[in-house]
Amino acid sequence: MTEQLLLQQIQEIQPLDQESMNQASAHLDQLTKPQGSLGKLESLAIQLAGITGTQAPLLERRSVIVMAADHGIASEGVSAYPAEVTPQMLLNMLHGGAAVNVLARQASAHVVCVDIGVNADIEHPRLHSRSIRKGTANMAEGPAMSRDEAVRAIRTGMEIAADEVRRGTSLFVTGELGIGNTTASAALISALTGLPPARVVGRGTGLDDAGVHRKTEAIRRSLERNRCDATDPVGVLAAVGGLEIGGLAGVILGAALHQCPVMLDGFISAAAALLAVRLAPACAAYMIASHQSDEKGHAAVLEQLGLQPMLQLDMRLGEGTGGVLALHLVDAANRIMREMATFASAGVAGASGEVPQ
Ligand SMILES: Cc1cc2ncn([C@H]3O[C@H](COP(=O)(O)O)[C@@H](O)[C@H]3O)c2cc1C
Ligand SMILES: O=C(O)c1cccnc1
Repeated sequence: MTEQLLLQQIQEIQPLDQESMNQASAHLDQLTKPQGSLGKLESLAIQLAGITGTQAPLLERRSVIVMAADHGIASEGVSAYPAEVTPQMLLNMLHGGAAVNVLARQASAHVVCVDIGVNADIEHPRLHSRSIRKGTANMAEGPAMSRDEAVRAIRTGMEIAADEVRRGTSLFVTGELGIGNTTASAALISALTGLPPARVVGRGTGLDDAGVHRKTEAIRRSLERNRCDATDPVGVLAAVGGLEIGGLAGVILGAALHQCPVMLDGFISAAAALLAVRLAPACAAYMIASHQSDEKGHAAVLEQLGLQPMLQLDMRLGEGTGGVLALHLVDAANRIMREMATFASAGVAGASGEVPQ
């Protein structure tokens, strides 16, 4: 698929079904509670109805798509951990031992691991081997990847989403692995929004102040070296992005094309979401922000996306961990829609003082 075809395809993302949202909203107002008192659970229920065209959709198969890739910029000492951790953690995840596996089991979600650019040869029966290249180049010295590779990363995410929809997935969670990816995310966010690097750079895996300074300078050099054009999101991804960031943007676009909600995880997922929105603004309506990460800059990106996080747990891990935790809230919103009594059925007086018929 060429870049032009990809861009054409994603313009077909549909707006939400207003009629279903009106019905969901009217139903919520009939339930035995003061109007609006369930807060964000109510807006979530309305959004889910608008996305799926169904009140209280079942959303039985939920898949966390974990895109894994390495980053050339890691050689600049921008992470507290060595690059070897990416393949090591990917194997750990394939064996079910990562935090996201544990939290996904609790939320009955399915973890799909994708090697979209890890700098190692990993084989595992459950691994989706879709490697585009073995990690990006060092963006402080030149573009992270070619334009063609950036397009392929996005397309790979869209294909994975489509495959998962065929397997019955009706809700997506974004997840990732990649030492150095908070640096690539911060650079991409800075390039797309014009926010200065210092506003969006955080400690990642736990850098000290000197490390944060090094990371900020590496991003400054990368932006200077690559001279990105914010109106060309694919060009920005190629210059200062990451393969997993492109892949996740593709997952988000693919989910929206198939009218599935997509639960965003933390900082890297937000960078991918920003990229997706710049490519196809209509996909924003399909996004749910699971949590606000402790990574500095996450709040600023969520604001740019117009999203309010459901949870604030001081988490800063990625993998999809916040995303799967927030699935419990999706289930809560659906239960409210299905199981709560109405004023009429329970014989409770409404604000008017009358029990509705
Ligand atoms: C053991 C371990 C498990 C992780 N799981 C997610 N990340 C997270 O941290 C990395 C990004 O942070 P930075 O940009 O500072 O390298 C990514 O792998 C991300 O998924 C992990 C990091 C480590 C060390
Ligand atoms: O918020 C995140 O997604 C995050 C923060 C630090 C490290 N890895 C991921």
